[in-house]
Amino acid sequence: MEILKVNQLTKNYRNTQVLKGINLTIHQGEVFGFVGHNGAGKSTFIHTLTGISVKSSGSFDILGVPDSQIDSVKKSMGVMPDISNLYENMRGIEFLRYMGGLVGDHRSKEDYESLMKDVGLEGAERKKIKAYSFGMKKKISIAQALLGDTEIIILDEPTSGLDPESAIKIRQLVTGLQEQGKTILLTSHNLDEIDKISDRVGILSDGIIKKVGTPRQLKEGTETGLTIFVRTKPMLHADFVQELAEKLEIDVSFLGTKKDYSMLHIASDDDIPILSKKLIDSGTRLYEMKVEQTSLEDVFMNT
Ligand SMILES: Nc1ncnc2c1ncn2[C@@H]1O[C@H](COP(=O)(O)OP(=O)(O)OP(=O)(O)O)[C@@H](O)[C@H]1O
Repeated sequence: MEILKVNQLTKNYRNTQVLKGINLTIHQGEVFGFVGHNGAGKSTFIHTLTGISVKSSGSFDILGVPDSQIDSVKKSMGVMPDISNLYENMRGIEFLRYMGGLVGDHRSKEDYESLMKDVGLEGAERKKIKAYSFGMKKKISIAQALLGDTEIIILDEPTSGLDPESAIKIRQLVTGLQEQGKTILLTSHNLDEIDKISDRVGILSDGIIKKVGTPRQLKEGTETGLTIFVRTKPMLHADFVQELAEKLEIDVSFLGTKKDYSMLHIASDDDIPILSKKLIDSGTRLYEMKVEQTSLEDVFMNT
């Protein structure tokens, strides 16, 4: 079942077009990870879907309801608020009970405590939000998104600023929500995290979704071949690699550098012995050559 269907959605701020025609379908029970560089428009997209901002053109349906009637589906979406929108003078549990009341979530005190425990706020129930750390505020925002037992949960950078243990807890929480049949749209700059928990990933760039697919599809890419990491002295550079490719008549290209390694793309592992021999013959000192599976980070960097 389609939970969200977005068609040619655009959003302008004054003269700047931030979203230039987003097309996307998200299905029930999916965890969809949305990535993009700072300022790419991820939050703008979320704000447009949730009615915080008004679209410029295009359309979207949520649970089959057109965006013109967005108010009627808002109760089906749990949205993590920006931490600057929390009521700082309230105590944690008091805030959740208040916000829960607004969305008809009248659970017991024990159930609110359990929700706070789920996000890692055990022991902070009676502390005022203004005394919470940044990470604790993030956690209570996530808890707010879980109020109302909604079908769709939208989390904008839920784990940014969280310590590793807390981030793991939130990822487990997301997986648990998916097991309950919820559909989750989340953004993150942590590409390993996106890789681990998303069923599908969309890469937003230049105002459109440039790539979309399962992490595996994206990593396998449309390209065939291998990425190899080569540690040499001196380090390899683009012109040198291009020269080698022409001389050897093999399909090798320079992708960039990562720490002490040069990253190369080669068409076939049959080219590895040819390339390594030529490197040594050319006087380059070759310390290491390893084949590495493309990561989502590599896909992102090449989008
Ligand atoms: N209310 C606004 N008025 C004017 N411009 C805005 C507004 N909100 C966002 N923008 C601009 O829209 C662009 C996209 O911002 P947005 O916050 O959606 O990006 P993002 O992908 O979520 O970035 P980040 O990863 O840094 O959170 C930026 O250039 C930003 O300056």
